[in-house]
Amino acid sequence: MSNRSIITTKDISVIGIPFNGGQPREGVQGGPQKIIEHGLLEQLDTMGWKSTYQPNDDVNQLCPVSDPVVMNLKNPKYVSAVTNKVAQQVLESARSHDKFVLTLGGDHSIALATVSGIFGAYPDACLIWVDAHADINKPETTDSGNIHGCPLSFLTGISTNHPDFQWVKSVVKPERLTYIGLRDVDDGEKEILKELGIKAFSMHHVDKYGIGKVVEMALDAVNPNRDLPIHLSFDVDALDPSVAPSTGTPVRGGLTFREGHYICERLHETGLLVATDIVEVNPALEDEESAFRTVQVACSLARSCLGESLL
Ligand SMILES: NC(=[NH2+])NCCC[C@H](N)C(=O)O
Ligand SMILES: [Mn+2]
Ligand SMILES: [Mn+2]
Repeated sequence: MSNRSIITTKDISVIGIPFNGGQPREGVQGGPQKIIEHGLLEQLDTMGWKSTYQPNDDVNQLCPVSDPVVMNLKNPKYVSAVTNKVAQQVLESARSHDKFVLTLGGDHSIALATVSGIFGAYPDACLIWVDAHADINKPETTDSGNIHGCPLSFLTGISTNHPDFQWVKSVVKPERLTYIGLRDVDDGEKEILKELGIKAFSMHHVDKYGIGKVVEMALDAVNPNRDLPIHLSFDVDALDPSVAPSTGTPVRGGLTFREGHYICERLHETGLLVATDIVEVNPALEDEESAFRTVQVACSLARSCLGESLL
């Protein structure tokens, strides 16, 4: 058990990924800008973090003129081009192990970029996926064709035959992946989780054991000696829609405000957290007050990951 942090500086690379090609709803590409306008960088500065911000405002220029469905997946060329490019950027930021990497989505297909980059820099890392959804559909199992429901099938190497995603390496071993917050998992995904033996903690487990125990069980599953780097991928739809209403695929019965923050606080406390994604904030959905609340909670989750505590 280590008691010092992997990241020993207070340097942070914040990477915006204003991207909506992994799902059909407009607006999620506006998430990063709204989070920045809300003052996230100033908040981090107040906490002593020195940040650099890469907004990636030009990713929509990678949208091809024609992007037909391939093997059930929508916009495969666009998603592939953007995530491949940003993966290099994330790897560059993470490579020296002396900076925290915070990525702001964008829809959850951007995990193809963030996980590829972070695991390129930290091959022994584990991945904690906080989400209402499992996002592990294969091209063969997806009903929607939306790639934000599929990134983990590529990243775990169970989908290898899609022509547009040959660049994605299977960097995440099933025993290094765990979930918290699941409550809307497709039948095909349930099969995949069983087959791969992935330890998943649904809202049923949160109700049964409480969030404190669930986070320890999740860490025991993927990081038993508490010595491996942690990448947290936090989809705000893991939170209850009353807490984070402005998101594209809300599902009732989610994490409370405190449960969401507790996960971030506890992972910070391990000293092992090296990267966090905050995704699926869509400020164009619901009313203005809902959008404000969702952006605000995205900022406070990020701060909790970076050491903000209640006392
Ligand atoms: N990142 C998300 N919000 N994903 C939602 C995925 C929903 C559904 N399982 C699908 O594959 O379409
Ligand atoms: Mn997701
Ligand atoms: Mn989700």
